[in-house]
Amino acid sequence: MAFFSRPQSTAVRIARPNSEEETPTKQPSPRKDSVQRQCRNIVIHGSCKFQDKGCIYYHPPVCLPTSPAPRIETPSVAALTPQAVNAPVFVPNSPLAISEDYLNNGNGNGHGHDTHLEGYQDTQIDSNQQSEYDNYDYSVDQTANAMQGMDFSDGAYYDDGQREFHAPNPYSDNMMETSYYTTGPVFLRQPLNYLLYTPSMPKELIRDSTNNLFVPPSTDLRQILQERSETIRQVAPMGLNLPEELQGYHTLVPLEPVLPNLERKKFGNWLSMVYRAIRTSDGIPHALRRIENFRLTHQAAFAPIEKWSNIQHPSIVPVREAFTTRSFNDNSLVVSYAYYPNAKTLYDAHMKPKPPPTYQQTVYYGRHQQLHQLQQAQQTIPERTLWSYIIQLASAIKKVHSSDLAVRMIDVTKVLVTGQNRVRISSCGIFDVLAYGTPQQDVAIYQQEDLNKLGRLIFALCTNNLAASSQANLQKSMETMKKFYSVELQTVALSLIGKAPKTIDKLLEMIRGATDRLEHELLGELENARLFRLMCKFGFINERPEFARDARWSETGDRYIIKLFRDYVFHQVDEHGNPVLDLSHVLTCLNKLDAGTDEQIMLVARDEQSCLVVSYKEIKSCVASAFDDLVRATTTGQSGKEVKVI
Ligand SMILES: Nc1ncnc2c1ncn2[C@@H]1O[C@H](COP(=O)(O)OP(=O)(O)OP(=O)(O)O)[C@@H](O)[C@H]1O
Repeated sequence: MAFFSRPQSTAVRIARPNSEEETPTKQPSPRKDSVQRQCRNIVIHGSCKFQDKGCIYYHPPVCLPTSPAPRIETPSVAALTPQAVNAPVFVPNSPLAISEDYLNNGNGNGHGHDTHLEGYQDTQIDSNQQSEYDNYDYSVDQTANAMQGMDFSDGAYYDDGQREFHAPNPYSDNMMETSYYTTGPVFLRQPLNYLLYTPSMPKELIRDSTNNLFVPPSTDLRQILQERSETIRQVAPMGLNLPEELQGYHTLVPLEPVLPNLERKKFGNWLSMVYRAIRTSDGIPHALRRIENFRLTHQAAFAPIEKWSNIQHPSIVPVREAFTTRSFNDNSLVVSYAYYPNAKTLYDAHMKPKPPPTYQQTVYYGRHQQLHQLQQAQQTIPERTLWSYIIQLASAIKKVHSSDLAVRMIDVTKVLVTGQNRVRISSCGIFDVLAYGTPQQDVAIYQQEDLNKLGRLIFALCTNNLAASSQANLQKSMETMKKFYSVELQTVALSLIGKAPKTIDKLLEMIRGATDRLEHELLGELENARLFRLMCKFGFINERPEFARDARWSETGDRYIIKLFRDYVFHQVDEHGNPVLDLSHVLTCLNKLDAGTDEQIMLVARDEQSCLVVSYKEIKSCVASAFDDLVRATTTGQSGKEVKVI
């Protein structure tokens, strides 16, 4: 309680005058109408010692505040003029700031703070005075803000929490105590001006501007977090007729447009709606999915929810609890989930049709055709992002299947994107409750369906078409996929929608197998550059015409062994004199030469009349000195520059 108690004194207290004092304040303003000059003592000191003792100047009547104590304690009050003390309470002229509803009835529809507002009405606002305040010219400020794209006539920027003198700490256990609902002055909530956070430093000077482990670069992180925080504080528009309190949740805000029933998409066979609501016990926002007109037949239907609430996985939206309620004037089932501010569904993030370009964009892109094409190409999801989604979702499915459950809800409209490429399956568990009491198939069948749905989701994302994997569209979808995506991705998607029985382990094996194969192949090619350099050296030094008459390359010279080694590596013949083309012999010899091992080999002259026994180390030094001679002979070598070939 002490946490939120209001301070005993405030700097300026602007209170509603007592009824007896109202008469003088309603008199015509002396400042405007009186020709008599005002006493300067009043202006400078706030009072005049000679007021009733012969001072000839005008002394305006002083309206004393109900509690004089703060005026004595707080020095700033002494500098205030009586006009300032009598200044009207500021009420913004914005239509949604404080609705008539609030002012007249104290009834804030859909908000959980009506008690608080009733008190507010009684103590702070004299509705008769309000017409006076309407004359405030607020449009100047509004124009300035609208120019920055921040027209805060939007009711979303007025927050009940802001009407408190002290913002409640949502994490405190005490937040439901009465101080939370006590009245306080009106505060106008300003939208955050994100322009203030525009990075001033060029990108290249920022040390880490890439996403790291799903965390956006620090330059963007601040804005993302600010936006999330602001989203959490937005309140529902008036007139939605939402319950004020719902089984321990309050301040409900719909997370999707409220449409007439006929225009709404169904969740299975039911109409559903997602709300954000604050849980009273901890003050944390939660996502509530409500299934309308659902009658629970047995309490046992909630058993799967308990199982689901034990599943912890980074790609599954945690399930908290489920309950039924009549607060919406029907029988509703509500399942509570963790809430992720500003989460989008995969459909909204990637597939939702973009609004047509504005006139300015059309003119601009008309001039910059290439840029337009680039933008179109960017609309296809990069394969890298898709793999990231597939791996996260596969790992989530693995977790669910290993708990003997099935997800049953893998769809582009039910998978949330909650950050940079972070996906989470939402709405888990709800189907298990809805299906209670109806004939159910074996869980293995639903698990197969999960994989099938994952395949359909991949097709939909790759082709930007929800029905991409239907029989009628499959051929066309495959063609589109071939254009933009690798064979591996196509194989995974096809195998998932195929009829052959599959398991999540098989899918993970496929994904992991692809990585293993890539690594293996890379390993095989890793040394290519080294051997290629060696081959180049041989190519440069062997059989050069200018060496033909050089004694060092003749049979008695020290370079002769290079010739013989070349024959040993490449010109091997079998006992019948047939050529031997053995790549592994070549690779072994070249690797040993490159390493300069002490192993000795016997090199035989072409006429088989003589032989030499030499180590790879000796051969290596011969090759190196022959190549050095060549380098020195080049113009680049002579100019002292480094030769870059090797
Ligand atoms: N746990 C959550 N945290 C934050 N936002 C959520 C959460 N669950 C759902 N939402 C949001 O609620 C909105 C409505 O969710 P819903 O699952 O109904 O999606 P939808 O796109 O409206 O699907 P449908 O078209 O099937 O109704 C979506 O914008 C989604 O981002």
